[in-house]
Amino acid sequence: MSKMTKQTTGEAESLEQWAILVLPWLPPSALAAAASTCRSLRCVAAAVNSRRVADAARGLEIYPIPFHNPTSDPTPYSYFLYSRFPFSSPPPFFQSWGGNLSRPATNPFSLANFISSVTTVSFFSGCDCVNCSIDRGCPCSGFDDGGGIGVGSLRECGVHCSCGLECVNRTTQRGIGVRIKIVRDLKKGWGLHADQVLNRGEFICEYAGEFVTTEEARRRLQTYDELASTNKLSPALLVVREHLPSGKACLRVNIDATKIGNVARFINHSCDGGNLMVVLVRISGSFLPRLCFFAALDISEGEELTFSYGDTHLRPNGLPCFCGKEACVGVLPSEET
Ligand SMILES: C[S@@+](CC[C@H](N)C(=O)[O-])C[C@H]1O[C@@H](n2cnc3c(N)ncnc32)[C@H](O)[C@@H]1O
Repeated sequence: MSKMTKQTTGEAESLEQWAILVLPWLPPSALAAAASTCRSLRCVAAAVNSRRVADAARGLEIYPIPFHNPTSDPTPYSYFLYSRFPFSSPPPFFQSWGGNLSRPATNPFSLANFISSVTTVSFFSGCDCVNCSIDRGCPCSGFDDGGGIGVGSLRECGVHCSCGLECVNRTTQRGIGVRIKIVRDLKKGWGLHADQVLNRGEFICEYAGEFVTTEEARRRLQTYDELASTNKLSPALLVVREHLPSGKACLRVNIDATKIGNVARFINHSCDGGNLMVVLVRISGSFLPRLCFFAALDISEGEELTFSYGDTHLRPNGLPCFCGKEACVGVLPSEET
């Protein structure tokens, strides 16, 4: 081998080693730009992309959550950072994804961090039962299905309780324990689907994202509405209201998964209420409730998972709804900002 060829091979190898470390940190547009520069980067970028397609959850959930695109439309999904749990403070802005790493042991936006943040009510003392359940009188447990009209509510054990993560009263705290996938539809974009049979009442996933104040939610919704109408963004800011029994007041929870969240951000709307039940979960000792999805019906493998985004406020610039249900009103519900 000539001196010149040896030098070129060495340079290509170091470029590849550098690319293996750096490319997994790039968002899709920057990754595509890097891939277009030379053959070495194109090969590394292709490997990063195939790992991304194989698992939207970046190795942070129990099972991989793959993307499937049976359509001819190559539009990618809106880029976002992955967090298994909701958070209330500004998070880091970068996350490696699609690298050659083994499954990460910890989530940068972890539940432990979340619970020990300002949202924890420190004077609360948890339960000290051995087998926690409503039947055995655990003070932390309780379920109300919301009467089939509003959101349901569930109480679970928390950080100050003597039980561990394996406790039966912590169903929503162990991450996504069922197989799901993200499938492209020509009209609705990406949507979340069951990848196994799901039984009525089974926990599917939480809606993870950033807790924002109502004022901030209104500000963001206005911007998102403008961008969504030009197809530049797929907004995922969910507003849920829990009405008090008097009906006079309500608790409003705003979670924004547009830039950081989990796969719940892919759940599409259905005018008939869909097959998911929204439940506000209160963990003992935590101030803010968490928003979780349970199967409202028995769901077959491959079926799309949907819920109702809320009451429809008919607006001249409302986005068209393609839920395809008999009850479809033709327009997606939109939050009054
Ligand atoms: C939370 S995102 C859901 C995931 C989204 N489909 C995607 O590709 O990222 C909400 C957006 O999905 C689309 N969407 C959800 N449900 C829909 C429906 N029933 N009909 C049409 N578009 C829908 C709208 O563009 C909406 O702004």
